[in-house]
Formats: sequence, C-alpha cells, structure tokens
Amino acid sequence: MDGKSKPGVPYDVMTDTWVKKHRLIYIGATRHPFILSIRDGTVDLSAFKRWLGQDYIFVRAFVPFVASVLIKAYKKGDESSGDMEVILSGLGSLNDEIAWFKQEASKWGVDLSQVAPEKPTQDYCRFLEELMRPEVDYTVAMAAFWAIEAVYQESFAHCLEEGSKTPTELQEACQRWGNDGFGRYCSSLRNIADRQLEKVASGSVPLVKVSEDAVSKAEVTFLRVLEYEVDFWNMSCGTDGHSAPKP
Ligand SMILES: Cc1ncc(CNC=O)c(N)n1
Repeated sequence: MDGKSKPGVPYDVMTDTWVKKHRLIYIGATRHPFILSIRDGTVDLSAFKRWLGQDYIFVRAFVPFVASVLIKAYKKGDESSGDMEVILSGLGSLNDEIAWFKQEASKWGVDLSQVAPEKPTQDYCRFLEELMRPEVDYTVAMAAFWAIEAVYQESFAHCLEEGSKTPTELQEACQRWGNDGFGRYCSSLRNIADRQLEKVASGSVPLVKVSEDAVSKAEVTFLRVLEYEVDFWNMSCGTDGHSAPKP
C-alpha cells in the first residue's frame, strides 16, 4: 500500500490490506474444517474435548501476553488514546473465560490438571512468550493481539450464523467468542493496531516513532498467528499427524 487515496474513495487500513493479501491463509484459519464441523453439527465430541483442554493451556499463557501488551500501552504514555482501557477489558474477560473453561471441562468430564500441552500448543505458547519481550514493539504486539482474537471471533461467529446446525451443547462456547460484544472488542483492537501502523503508512509525522521495520515485522507476525491458529485447529481435529493412526 502506498498510503495515498483518491478523493472520496475509501482506502484500506493496513489490517484490511493484510487480510486481502493473505486471504487464503486467513480463510484457512477462520473457516477451518474443525469450525465447519461444529457449524454443520458433525463435530466429533472427542475433538471438541481435546480442543477444550488444549485451549485452556493456551488461554493461561495468553493472559501474561495480554498483560505485557498492557505494559507496552502504559509505557507509550498516551493516556488519551484509551488503549489501556480496551486491553484491561480484555484481561477482565479472560478472567471470566478461565472460570468458564474450568466449568466446561467438568461438564465434559475433562480433568484439566491431567491435560499435557501438545506440540502445536507448546509452539504457540512459546511464540507468545517471544512476543512478551520488552524489545518487541507495541505495534507488533498489538497486531498479534488483534489477529489472535479476530480468528476466534470470526470462526465462532460463523457457527452462530443463520442456517448453522451447531449442536445446542456447543452453542455457549461459540457465544463466548462469537457474540457482538466480542466483535466490538475485536474492532477496538483492530483500530488500535491500525492507528499504530498508520503512523508510518500515511507518512504523517509520527508522534510515537514506528519504524518501517515494525510494520513489516507486524505483517510477518500476523501471518505467523494465522499459521499457529491453523496448526491449533488441526491438532484439535487430529489432523496434525500426531494422533492415532487411521484404521
Ligand atoms: C488458540 C486460541 N486462539 C485465540 C483464542 C481467543 N483468545 C482468547 O480466548 C483462544 N482462546 N485460543
């Protein structure tokens, strides 16, 4: 993107550009066979339970990541942006989410204390740890944060759309990430990420210096999130090659 636009013609923000440019992998992450199987009601419940246990491990690692983004927002020192409030609300919902996972696990007879992280979970959690480092730019961390939340929001909202046959007992899980409030929260994260990215793309004099380097790093990070999400869904389906061999 060159940052220029014709008068009256709306131009894409950076995250739109990325989603269009990397459309195939984006669809791969947000319309994965696992999600489609929930949506058409053919989901294998053992796959759902595996997802539940692994996602609980992921979410626990996601909390300190979000806390690290909060620290970066604070250090940026721009109180009027409202970024901290948005991120803090995210931490608040993660608190509810962890309680929900525990409750859901007991409902399905999954003993969370016995769940060991599988390779895709370990790799994704390690990626989060890398992003927590203080040297990682706020712009890069925000892009990752938005992408991680957006994949779940788009995936689970798809399971609640008109015509979907999501089993009743899975609708609550889909509501967690597919509800409108979560959609608005994802838009806020996206706006923060785009505003950060715009500081370079528009060529405006940046108040907070964001290097060109941070913009390309952010795009690479966005892509890596999509890859980790696809691996995570594959693992849940048992299509990652580590599951029991097919008869
Ligand atoms: C693997 C993965 N990606 C994104 C989310 C959504 N964020 C927090 O809940 C999640 N729970 N798990």
